[in-house]
Amino acid sequence: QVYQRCFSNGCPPGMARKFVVGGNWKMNGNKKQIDEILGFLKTGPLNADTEVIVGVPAVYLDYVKCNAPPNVEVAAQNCYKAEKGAFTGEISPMMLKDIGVCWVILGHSERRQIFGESDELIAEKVAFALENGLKVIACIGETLNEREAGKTEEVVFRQTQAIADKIKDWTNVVIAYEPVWAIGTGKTATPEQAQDVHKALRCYISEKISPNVAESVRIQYGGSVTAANCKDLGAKPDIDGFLVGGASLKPEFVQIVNARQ
Ligand SMILES: O=C(CO)COP(=O)(O)O
Repeated sequence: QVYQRCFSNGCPPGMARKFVVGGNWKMNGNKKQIDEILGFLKTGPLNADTEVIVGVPAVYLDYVKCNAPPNVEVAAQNCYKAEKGAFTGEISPMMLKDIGVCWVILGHSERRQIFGESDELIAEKVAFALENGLKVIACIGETLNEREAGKTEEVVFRQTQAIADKIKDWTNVVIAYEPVWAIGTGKTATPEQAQDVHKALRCYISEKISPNVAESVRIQYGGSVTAANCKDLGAKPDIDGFLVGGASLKPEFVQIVNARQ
């Protein structure tokens, strides 16, 4: 609760942070479907004040990088914390840079829950990706049990602190707050619920990392974002964009990109 109050002497100017919308395709798409997605991204029009990033399955990264319009950036959905070597199935930040991919999504709840990635491994991957010149969308978020137990802030602060322990410069980090209970369920957090967590997180960052980072770091909301709910969510001062799953595969993604218009 204390974190809800700590900006009472002046909230950070949220509107100064560039809105950033990511589409996380997860393990979806084939060349035909990707051509359709690239088609609606090209047609847009996409708000020039919004940064747009698509998170693409590894096998299609090069194809999307070569065929996406110039106003759409490309992200991998994961990468490992080593340059090269005996890590079957993994890809490195260097490989991503080699094909011109500048972003990576790390710590998604599906990586945490299905593939058992720990706070520490995720933090190490974030640090290694940043050290090697990638920009990172770092995902955090509580499960339904954790929310119902009143542990939302404890969990997202712990996940953020794990990263803070390993990195110094937050310039190239976007945080994605994705409550696990809202992912793929159609149950969006209300704009107020999301805003409360974003604000609490920004206050935590201000206290534990620095006021400058708190003011400048962009915090996306993710979890059942659609064309229908994006405007209300995007109107909140501490919501600086979205990380979109299912709806990023559909033409309505353009409306979500344009939520602040
Ligand atoms: O996990 C998500 C984005 O990373 C959210 O997925 P949905 O938008 O399908 O709920």
